[in-house]
Amino acid sequence: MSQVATAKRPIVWTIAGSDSGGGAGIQADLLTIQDLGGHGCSVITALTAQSSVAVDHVEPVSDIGFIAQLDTLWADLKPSAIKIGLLTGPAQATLLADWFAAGAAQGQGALPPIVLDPVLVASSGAMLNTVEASDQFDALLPYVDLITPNGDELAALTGVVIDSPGAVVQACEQLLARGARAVLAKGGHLFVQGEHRHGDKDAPRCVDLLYSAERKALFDGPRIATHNTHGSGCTLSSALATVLAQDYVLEDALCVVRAYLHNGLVASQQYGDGPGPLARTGWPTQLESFPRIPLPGSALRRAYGLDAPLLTDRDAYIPSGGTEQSNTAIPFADCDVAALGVYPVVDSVDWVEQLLTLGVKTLQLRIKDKSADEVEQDIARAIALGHAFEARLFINDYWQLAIKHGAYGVHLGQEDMAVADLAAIQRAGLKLGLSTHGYYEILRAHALQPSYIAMGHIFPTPTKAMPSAPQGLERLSKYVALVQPHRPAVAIGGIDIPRAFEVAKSGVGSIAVVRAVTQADDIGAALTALQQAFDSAPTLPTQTLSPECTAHA
Ligand SMILES: Cc1ncc(COP(=O)(O)OP(=O)(O)O)c(N)n1
Ligand SMILES: Cc1nc(C(=O)O)sc1CCOP(=O)(O)O
Ligand SMILES: [Mg+2]
Repeated sequence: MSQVATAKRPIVWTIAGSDSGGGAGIQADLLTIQDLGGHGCSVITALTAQSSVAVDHVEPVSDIGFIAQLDTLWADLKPSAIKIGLLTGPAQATLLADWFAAGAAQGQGALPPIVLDPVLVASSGAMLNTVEASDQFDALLPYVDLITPNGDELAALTGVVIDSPGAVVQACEQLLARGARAVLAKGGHLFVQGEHRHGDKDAPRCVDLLYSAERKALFDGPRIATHNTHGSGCTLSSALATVLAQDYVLEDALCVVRAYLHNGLVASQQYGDGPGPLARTGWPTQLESFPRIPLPGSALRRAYGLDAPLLTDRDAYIPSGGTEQSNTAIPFADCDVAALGVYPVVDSVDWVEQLLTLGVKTLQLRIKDKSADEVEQDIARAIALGHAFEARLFINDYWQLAIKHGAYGVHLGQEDMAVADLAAIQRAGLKLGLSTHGYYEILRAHALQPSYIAMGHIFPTPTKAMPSAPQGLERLSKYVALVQPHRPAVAIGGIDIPRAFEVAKSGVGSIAVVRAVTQADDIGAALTALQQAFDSAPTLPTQTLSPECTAHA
């Protein structure tokens, strides 16, 4: 029998307590790790006699047994990420911190990403960790990449009364000052009657705050009306470790994890008399499950003091509320086709003219680092040519000139999004394409309802210095499935003729290319070969577009 080789799962450790009820702790972690593509290993800190209604006994493992598990695993099954859950008190936390320190001192190599869920209370309400020392995890903080307290844990760890977004930020600041690298302040239990009932008819929201010196992000979604929350903190932290083990950046991993929790809560079932566990629903694929990312300047970010008030025209445009994936932004004009096809990106009006003459129907003028005065004539001429050939010509960066000269569309990057007058582009009826480089940016772009979303860079490219890592084909397929039911998607970065077929197999409706066209010996033949890659690739169901796109196809 022939066997198809599958990619090896990354090893993920969970250092946590056993929950005999199966909904939380080690049991929930191993199910989650497996469900999201990891291979789980366990270091048990305590056994608990626990059901959905009670914790009747907590028995820490011996120090020797604890360290033996760590040593044995390290010798053979080195982790790509670690989740730390229930520790029975400061002694165990210090033991673990000392083990990390000894490994570092012996030059055993860099630790992988480590997520600490500071477990204090079970969802039944029973105390799991009865030690009241607010600094009991502090010895671990230098080794931990992210600590994930819920509101009660944040209060217990900091002494701050968590009664407002400002208090959440104050508590996070305190943890950073004590050595935490980053905090995810989970909003699952917070402000049920308060600030987070915004927009959509008072539906309660769940807003998580990611807070570190470099990172300040909010993840906003509906609060799922269920009592089946047993093990939600364990599930979140082990899911996060598993996604981080697959090399996703933290913001992207948190988007996936929030969607995973959303789906797990929605599909959860009750088994005993108390709260049931989350369902295991696999890698999330539907945009509706994912969190909404409040944009810079939005009311929610301002409530957390993350952005100063914006008092510009643009401010009125920023979506601030709404249901999980809708918002108050006015959609940008639809592209007149559902799939933009082969999409060359070039840097001169001569190139634009040559490609139009060869029959190209979607293209971009991307001139870098020149003043508006220097480029205006060329941009005006390119736009006029685009109209004459009835083509979709997008202007990169120079959105004021694109409006002034009536371009088909504008393409903007993530940084441009924060400063461009999006309302003016929308009012002028120009299409808007946005660059993204992972889940977080995709969700942020989606909130603006652009005409298309570009996803890059798929492969390494020398054309542009990229701060992010290449996404690869597997992620591209995931992003296409997420985006393309809602609006056209474009893949960009390192795509050449040999790779175009594999890229097209992801179902993406368009590939944007620079070198594949500009460095081709025979430009017409290159365009034909790229088009043929599309025509011959099997079409995946993800190419189905929503009615608002297909109406114009
Ligand atoms: C189709 C397409 N996708 C991505 C980009 C990159 O745009 P941006 O992030 O604004 O970077 P620069 O191109 O300005 O360097 C693009 N131009 N086109
Ligand atoms: C302009 C650009 N933007 C990218 C992104 O990922 O946002 S990648 C890229 C360069 C693409 O050039 P080539 O086809 O020569 O690799
Ligand atoms: Mg740009």
